[in-house]
Amino acid sequence: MSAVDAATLADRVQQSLRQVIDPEIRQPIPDLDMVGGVTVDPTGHATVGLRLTIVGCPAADRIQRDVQEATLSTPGVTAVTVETSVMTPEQRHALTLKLRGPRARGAQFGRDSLTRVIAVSSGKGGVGKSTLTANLAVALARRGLAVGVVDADVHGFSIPGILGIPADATPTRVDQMMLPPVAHGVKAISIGMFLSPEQRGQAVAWRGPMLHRTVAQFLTDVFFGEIDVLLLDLPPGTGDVAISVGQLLPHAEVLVVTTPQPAAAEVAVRSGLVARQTGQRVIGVIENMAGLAQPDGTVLELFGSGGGLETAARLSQGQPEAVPLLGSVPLSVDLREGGDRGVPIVVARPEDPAAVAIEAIAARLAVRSTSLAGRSLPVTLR
Ligand SMILES: Nc1ncnc2c1ncn2[C@@H]1O[C@H](COP(=O)(O)OP(=O)(O)OP(=O)(O)O)[C@@H](O)[C@H]1O
Repeated sequence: MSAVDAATLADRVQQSLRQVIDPEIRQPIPDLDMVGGVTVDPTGHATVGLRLTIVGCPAADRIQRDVQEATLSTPGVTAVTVETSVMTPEQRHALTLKLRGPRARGAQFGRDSLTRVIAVSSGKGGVGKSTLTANLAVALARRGLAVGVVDADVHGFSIPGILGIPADATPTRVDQMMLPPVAHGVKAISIGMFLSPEQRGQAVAWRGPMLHRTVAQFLTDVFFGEIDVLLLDLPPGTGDVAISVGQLLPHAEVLVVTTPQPAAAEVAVRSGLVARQTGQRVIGVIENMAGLAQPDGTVLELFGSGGGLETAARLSQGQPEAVPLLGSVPLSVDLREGGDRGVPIVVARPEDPAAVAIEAIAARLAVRSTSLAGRSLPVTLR
């Protein structure tokens, strides 16, 4: 092989390496300056320098394997050696600056961001808010959107479990930046990931300022990249986190989850009203745990009926635009089991009526997420 051929082959290997996507950052590794160099000797043996972001990178084995496969898939390459090293602090710093782009730290979801932020709230606990947030996130990701979830439910941080993220998973840290674990195509960060195993087993008693700082840190230091939608799982009720989110993300939209019990509507409405007081817009109500169809054709309405419509009607009062009931998700054993197993029902059993209802809600949300109508876009005046 001539020297020119070897150089051309090395270029081709570089091209092939574009197929290798960092599983946490979700960008091709050459764009992340993770490829140190490529040489090919006259026998077609390629040597690839791979720079991992940190020591003990959890994705190291997978990236090395992908690099080997991509290199060997290049016609003309007969063998490969991957020389793995770790970025220097300077290289890591340069990477974080590159990933953050021109945006200042702290402005990840500011007013000029095109990410749609949707906070999911409920009046009381146990209505299925986390289950719906996780399933909606996966359903939106399966529709091709880039989706992130922030589990800000300090008392019931259940999002990782529902998405099948191991209880001891922690975000990878690169410099000041944290890379959230990815499951079912969704980037997820949870308060539970910052607690010690002992703390996880206890009730978390945090004061307002601590909660505020933690949510603020999620929004600044966690690298979500250019995502289309960020879903926030709020704690039930109208407490400190809801108010913090209102302050930190005043342009967030709010979904209110309630059960079909008309009596539950009152507390559900209250959570919507608090969001509105902080300037957020209530975009819809989701009724969960609605009637379950029985084999004999009857419908078991364990929690009554009408709560979703009632909540939507009350939140619509005095508003220029009615707040719609976006959908009614029936009781479903498979929905609960999917959450317990870490395989959301929209993946595990998409034909289940609960999954169908969640898909329909995701479809309604996705249509609006691609529209910029009514959004204020960043404009620079010279
Ligand atoms: N439609 C449904 N059918 C059957 N079980 C459901 C349904 N929705 C949720 N569940 C189950 O109800 C329980 C409570 O759900 P989840 O944790 O999502 O509620 P939550 O509103 O987020 O509660 P909290 O905010 O108090 O943590 C879970 O076991 C979940 O699997």
